[in-house]
Amino acid sequence: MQSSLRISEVKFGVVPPLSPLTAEATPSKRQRCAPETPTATPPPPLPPVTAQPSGPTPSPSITKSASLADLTDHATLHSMPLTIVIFGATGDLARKKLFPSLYQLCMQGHLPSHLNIVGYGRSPVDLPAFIAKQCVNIKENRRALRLEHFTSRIQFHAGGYDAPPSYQSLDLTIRAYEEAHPSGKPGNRLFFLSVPPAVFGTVAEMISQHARAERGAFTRLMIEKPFGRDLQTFHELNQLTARHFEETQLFRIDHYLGKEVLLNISTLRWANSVFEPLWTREHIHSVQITFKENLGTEGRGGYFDGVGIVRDVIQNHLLQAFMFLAMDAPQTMCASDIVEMKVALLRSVKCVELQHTFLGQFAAGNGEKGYLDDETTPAGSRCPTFAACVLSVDNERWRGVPFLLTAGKGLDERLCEVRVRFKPQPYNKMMGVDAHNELVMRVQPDEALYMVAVAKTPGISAGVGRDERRTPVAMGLRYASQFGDGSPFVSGDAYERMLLNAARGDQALSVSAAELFESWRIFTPMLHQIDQEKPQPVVHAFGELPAGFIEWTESHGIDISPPARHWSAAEAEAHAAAAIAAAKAAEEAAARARAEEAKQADPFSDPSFML
Ligand SMILES: NC(=O)C1=CN([C@@H]2O[C@H](COP(=O)(O)OP(=O)(O)OC[C@H]3O[C@@H](n4cnc5c(N)ncnc54)[C@H](OP(=O)(O)O)[C@@H]3O)[C@@H](O)[C@H]2O)C=CC1
Ligand SMILES: O=C1O[C@H](COP(=O)(O)O)[C@@H](O)[C@H](O)[C@H]1O
Repeated sequence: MQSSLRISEVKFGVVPPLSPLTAEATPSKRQRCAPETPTATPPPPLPPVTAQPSGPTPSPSITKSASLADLTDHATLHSMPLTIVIFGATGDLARKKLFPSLYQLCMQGHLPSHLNIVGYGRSPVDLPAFIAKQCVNIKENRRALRLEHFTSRIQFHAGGYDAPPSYQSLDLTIRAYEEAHPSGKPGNRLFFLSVPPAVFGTVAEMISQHARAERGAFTRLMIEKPFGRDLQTFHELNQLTARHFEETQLFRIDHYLGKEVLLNISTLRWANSVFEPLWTREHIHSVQITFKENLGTEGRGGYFDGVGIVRDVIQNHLLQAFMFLAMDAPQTMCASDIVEMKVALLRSVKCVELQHTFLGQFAAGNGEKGYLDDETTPAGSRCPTFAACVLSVDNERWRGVPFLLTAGKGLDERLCEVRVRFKPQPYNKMMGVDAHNELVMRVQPDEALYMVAVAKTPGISAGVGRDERRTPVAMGLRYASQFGDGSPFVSGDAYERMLLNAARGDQALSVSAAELFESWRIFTPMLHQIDQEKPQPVVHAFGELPAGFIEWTESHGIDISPPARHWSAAEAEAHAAAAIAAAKAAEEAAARARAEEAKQADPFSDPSFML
C-alpha cells in the first residue's frame, strides 16, 4: 500500500516544459538593449562601506538584458565557427566540470560539431597526456559521441597570462580554425576564466586587446567566482572588466544559479497561485537555507584559507537562493527585470554583523582528518569552515522574519536545502497539534520539493478533534519519481547550463554587477572584522555540528529541531517506514481486540469452529 508519508508519490499534472529565456523566446523588452561594443567608461566611484543599508548610495546600474543582436539562436550558433578558450585548463574545475560539461553539450547537439576548444596554461603540455588527465570525468556515451571525436577538437596553447605575444599567437591559432570553416563567416569566441581571481583582470585585458572576435561575431567572457574579496576589491575588478567588456558580454558564474531546484523557485512561486499569498511575514515564521558538505577542503586548503566559508558559499550560492525566495515578482522573467527585483531586495537587507554570526571549524573526528590536518592549510589557521548568519530584511513583506543562512564543510552529509517554516494558526490548537508546516526545497541530493504537513494517522478509529492521532507527513514532489523512473535524477549539470547560456548570450543565469555590489555591501563589514580580529571559531569534530549552534539559532528565534533539522531523504524514508509499521501494529492490535470481542459475544464467529 502506498503511504502518504513517502516523499512524493503525489503526481501533479505535468504541463509542457517552459523554455529558458533564449533568442527564440525573446521578450520585447530586450529590444531596447545596448549593442555589443566595448566601453571605455568605468563604473562610478565606490561609496564608503557602512554598517547601514545602502539607501540612495550609487551602485552599478542595472544593464538591460541583451538585445536581439546580443543573443545567438541555435541556428546562428551552429552556422558559425565557435571557439571556447579555457584559461586554467590544467586545473581542478576544468577537470571536474568544464570538459565533462562541454562533452555533454556537444553530445546533445547544443554546441556545433565543429567546435574548437583551446586549453590555455602557463606551461607546455603533452596533449594526449593532458587530455587523458583532464577528460577523465567525462561519461562517454559511445553511441552518441565517441570520446575521441570530442577530444580531437581540443588543442592546448601555452603562455603567460600577462604576455601579449602569447595572446597574439592564440589569436592566430583561433583564426586558422575560423578561416578553415566552410561557412566563411567570422568566428564566435567564448573565453572561460578558470584561473585564480588574482589574474582575472589581466586576462580580461589581454583578451580584449589581442584576441577579440572579428566584427559580426561575439566575444564573451565567463568569469568564475569569487568576484573580489569585499566591496572594494569587487569594485576594482568590476572597473577593470567594464573597461574592456560590456556588461552584456560578461557572464559571472555562480553555478548554484544552474541548480534545478533553485531554478524552480520562481516557477513554484509565480506559476502557481497558492504560495504567493502566503509568502509574507503574516504567514512565514522563518526561513532556513542550509549547505552541508561531508568533505573537507581536499587539498584546496591553501585556496580556501584565504577565502573562508562565508566568501566560498554564503555570499554567493546561499544568497542567490535567498534572492529567489524573497524577491518580489519581477515585471517579466527577462534577466534585467529579475536583477532589478533582486537588487531592490538586497537593498533592504541590513549588513550582517559579526556578533550575529556563528563561526566553526571542523577538526578530526569520525575517522576523518580535520581542517588543520590538510597540509595545504596554514598551521593554526582560524579560518571558518562553518558559518551561520541571520539576514534581516527591512521591508513590508519580510520585516521580522529571520532568514538563517548556514554553510559548513566537514559535516555529516552532503545536503543543500531551503526550509520555509509557516506560522501556526490559532485553530491548530483544537486539533491538539503544534503544527510546524514547512515547505522544503531540497536542492541536493535527491532533488525534492515537499510540504511537511500534519495528517490524520490512518486507522479504524474515527475520533475527531483532540482524540484523533496525527502524524507529520511529507507531501510533495521527488524529482526522481516525478520526472524519471526513480533512479537518481539527472537533468544536466549546472555548468552545462552556464556554458550554453553564455554561448547563446543569455544572461538569465549570470550574476550582475549591481547585485554583487549589494551582496558585498551586506557581508563586507563582517568579513573585514573576521579578517582583522581572527575570532576563534568553535572547533567541532568532523561530521558533527559545533557545540552551541542549536542554542545560537534558538536565540535568533529559529528552531532547527527535527524534523526540520534531520529530515534527510533517507531519514524521511525511515521515518515513514517507522510510522507505517507503528500504524500497522496499532491496526493489527485493534483487529485482534475486535476479534476477541466478537469471540466473546459469539463463539461460532471464530473461523476455527467452521470446519
Ligand atoms: N575547483 C572548484 O571546485 C571550483 C573552483 N572555482 C573557481 O574556479 C577557478 C578555478 O578553480 P580551480 O580549477 O580549482 O583552480 P586551480 O587552483 O586548479 O587553478 C587553475 C589553473 O590556474 C593556474 N594557476 C594556478 N595558480 C596560479 C597562479 N598563482 N597564478 C596564475 N595561474 C595560476 C594553473 O594553470 P597553469 O599552471 O597551467 O597555468 C591551474 O591549473 C577559481 O577562480 C576558483 O575560485 C569555483 C567554484 C568551484
Ligand atoms: O563553489 C563551490 O561549490 C562547491 C560545492 O558545489 P556543489 O555543486 O558540489 O554543491 C564547494 O565544494 C566549493 O568549496 C565552492 O567553492
